[in-house]
Amino acid sequence: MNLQQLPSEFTAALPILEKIEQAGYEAYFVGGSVRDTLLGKPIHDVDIATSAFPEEIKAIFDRTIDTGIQHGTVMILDHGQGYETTTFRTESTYTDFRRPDEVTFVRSLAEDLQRRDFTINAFALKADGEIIDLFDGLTDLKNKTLRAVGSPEERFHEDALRMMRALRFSSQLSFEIEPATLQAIQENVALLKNIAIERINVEFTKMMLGSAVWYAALEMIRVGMHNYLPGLQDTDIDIVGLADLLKGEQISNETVAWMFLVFELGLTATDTNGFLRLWKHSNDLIKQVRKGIHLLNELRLGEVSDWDLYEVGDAIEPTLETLALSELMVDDTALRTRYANLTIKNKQELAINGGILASELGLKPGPVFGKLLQQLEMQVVGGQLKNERAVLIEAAQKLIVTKK
Ligand SMILES: Nc1ccn([C@@H]2O[C@H](COP(=O)(O)OP(=O)(O)OP(=O)(O)O)[C@@H](O)[C@H]2O)c(=O)n1
Ligand SMILES: [Mg+2]
Repeated sequence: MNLQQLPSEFTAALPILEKIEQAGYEAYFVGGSVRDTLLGKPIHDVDIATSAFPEEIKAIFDRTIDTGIQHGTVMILDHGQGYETTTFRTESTYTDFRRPDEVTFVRSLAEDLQRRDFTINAFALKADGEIIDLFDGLTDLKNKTLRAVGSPEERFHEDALRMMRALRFSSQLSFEIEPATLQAIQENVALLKNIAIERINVEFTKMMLGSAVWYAALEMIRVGMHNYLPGLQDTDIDIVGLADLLKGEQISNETVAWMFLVFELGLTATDTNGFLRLWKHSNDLIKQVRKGIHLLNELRLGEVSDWDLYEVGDAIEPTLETLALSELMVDDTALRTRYANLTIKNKQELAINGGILASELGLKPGPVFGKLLQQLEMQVVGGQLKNERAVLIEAAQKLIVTKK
């Protein structure tokens, strides 16, 4: 098969391929960008595979960076763009199921392609537009099938993360995982224990954000993969419920994905923290999800106050999106309006602060200050007090009197 027209990302990189070829080596575009082009999807990073060894690449180009030279990867700098170029390689022995003990550089494209994960990821695209398809990936693309290259068992032993990638691609592309590949996942899923949580997190999040997440989530349960993921042991029922809610839906961002998962697992705001820490999420994501879960759990029980809404703060959007996906029959649009109409959105918008309290009331700053300000904040948010300096000073005075 020949591609008539290459996307601009490829045409921009063609001079690189040509230069490598002129030096007497082979060079191809490989990986996700070729797959996505064939699917008519936008592409991100352009990966190049070559028969030239790293030192040979460095001899051809003036400006290169050793980005992963021990794995054969050199970045070629060209007109302000960087192109990762990796020497054809085979990965001989894998004692820990995650990274090869040694990589062997080879001159053969076929050897390189045959150690790649799935047939749709094992295409090579030549500078002249020819698609090299050694494993019938084009048929799999047409049939929307995800199939391991060669023996799935071997591919998963080389890198156990590929089992998670299978679910991720099936979710992103709406591809069905072919039976032998799925069975090998089921049989080898325990190997995921060897994989760093950061890598699992990346794939899991991509799976959650795919358009067929419901399908991938059900396959995850079917093969028992959840039992090897942090905090998801024995959550079959919750995940089947989550899959059901996500039919025909696509989650818009990472925060919503994790908030929705946590909500469907039925965790408290406190347990949320521990769960997301297991997955090594950022403090920022954890904070957002906790705020949202607090409100959503309140909503599960019934009405929420303006103060509850106020406390969600900048997590309001992901929280309302999560609500819309959830089983709760609460009108998220009405809540959005209520939030928009709050008198203030944060402490800084209060018409009074510690400094003003100190000078107006002659109080010394201390713990009582915080309490006093919070009382005023709650009453302003609740609508009992107007957010005006004079009103708040008077109210503060009264609060101090009644406190005595
Ligand atoms: N565990 C892995 C990771 C990657 N690859 C190979 O390396 C390519 C590039 O990897 P990566 O960028 O991680 O995945 P992509 O398929 O490019 O997907 P994405 O669009 O998400 O980058 C893959 O297509 C595949 O050929 C592999 O065989 N096994
Ligand atoms: Mg990629």
